[in-house]
Formats: sequence, C-alpha cells, structure tokens
Amino acid sequence: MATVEPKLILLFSGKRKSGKDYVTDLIHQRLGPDVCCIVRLSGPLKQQYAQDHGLDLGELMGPGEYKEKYRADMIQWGENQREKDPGFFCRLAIKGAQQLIWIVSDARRLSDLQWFWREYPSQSRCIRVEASEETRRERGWEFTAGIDDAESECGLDQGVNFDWIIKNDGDGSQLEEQLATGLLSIAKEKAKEN
Ligand SMILES: Nc1ncnc2c1ncn2[C@@H]1O[C@H](COP(=O)(O)OP(=O)(O)O)[C@@H](O)[C@H]1O
Ligand SMILES: C[C@@](O)(CCOP(=O)(O)OP(=O)(O)O)CC(=O)O
Repeated sequence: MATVEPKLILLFSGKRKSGKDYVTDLIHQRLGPDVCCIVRLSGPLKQQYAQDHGLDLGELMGPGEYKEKYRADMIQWGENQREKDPGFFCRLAIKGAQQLIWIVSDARRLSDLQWFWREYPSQSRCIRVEASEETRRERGWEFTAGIDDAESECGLDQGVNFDWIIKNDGDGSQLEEQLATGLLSIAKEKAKEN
C-alpha cells in the first residue's frame, strides 16, 4: 500500500529509559490508531538483525534486558548501514504508513532528523523526553561505556531546537498535563483539519 502524506510527524528522542516508548504509547492511545501510528526507526534495524542472528524479534523490540545484550552490536551494524545510506531506516520505517499523524519514537541522530526535515519540512516537529538519572536507574538503566557516551545516545544532545520537552520523572504524574496542553491539542487540531 502506498504511504499516505502525513499532516504531522512527531519525532521523539531521549536517553535510554527516559520513557520514549511509554510516552509515545500514551499519545498513541490518546489519539487512537485510526489517527496516528507509531513508527520505530529501530524496527527495520532489529528485524534484519534478528533474522541474520537467529534472535527473538519480539524480545528485541520490548523493554526488557534481552535487547541490552545485543545493543552495542546492533548500533555498529546500524551505523554501517547508515554510512552507506543515512535515510535507509527512515524510509523503511515509514513505508506503507496510512495514518495522518506519525509518531516516530526513537530519533537518535541528526541524520534521522535531517531526513524528515528534508522530506517533510512543514510537518516535522521534534520532542525530547527527559528523565533524571535517578529515575532512569530505577527503571533499570546503568551507565555503559561505548553506549551511553556514543552517538546513538548523545547524537541529539546539542544542536536541536526542540518544539517540546517532556519531563517524565518518577511515575510521570505530570505527564498527562504536559501532553494535554501542548502536543496533544495540536495533534487533535491537525487530525480534524481533514
Ligand atoms: N511515566 C512512567 N510511569 C511508569 N513507568 C514508566 C514511565 N515511563 C517509563 N516507564 C517504564 O520505564 C521503562 C523504560 O521506559 P521506555 O519507554 O521503555 O524507555 P525508552 O524507550 O526511552 O528506553 C519501561 O518499563 C516503562 O514502562
Ligand atoms: C540499535 C538501536 O536501534 C537500538 C535501539 O533500541 P531501542 O529503541 O529499543 O532503545 P531504547 O528504547 O532507547 O532502550 C540503537 C541505534 O543506535 O540505532
């Protein structure tokens, strides 16, 4: 099926265990699956990597420990692909998207954002999900050299003017309020424009 031209693309980034998947799942629920879809740039990467290495794709896509065993190697594998073609995973990830709003849950590099800015200049918005190190630790994060100090985690620490910064500390009690007044109301307006 041909990819539909989106009205709005919400590009999320944030450190490991900041809650990118949690926050984007919440937005997906609020807007509903007819209006929006979640796009994971790591989706096609993990799919190919799982196939090549005989791994469990479901586990690799989930929030558990499993993916951590393979993260460093997946990053390397993905970087080789991106060097050849920076838009490789972006193009695969959006392929066939039918909804008017796309929620990209895992932008990590300027090249990811640049691809969307170039292809969809008027629709793209950037959002940062932030949580303190203490919160991230409570969620299972541990600093790992070679991962937490590498581009995959730090590529968007500077040089991006975020449209929204979402604070997701603790149980995220301020989350609903932050979303409702900003991003969700704009997304709902866009969805109605049709
Ligand atoms: N606001 C929140 N309330 C409760 N649990 C949360 C919240 N945000 C994140 N989590 C949990 O913390 C863990 C890491 O979140 P996740 O969304 O997978 O982070 P990321 O995708 O940024 O690595 C998951 O188990 C998730 O359910
Ligand atoms: C190789 C990766 O795509 C793995 C990403 O896995 P997730 O997106 O599941 O990671 P977090 O949600 O931040 O924990 C990273 C990359 O550099 O492309």
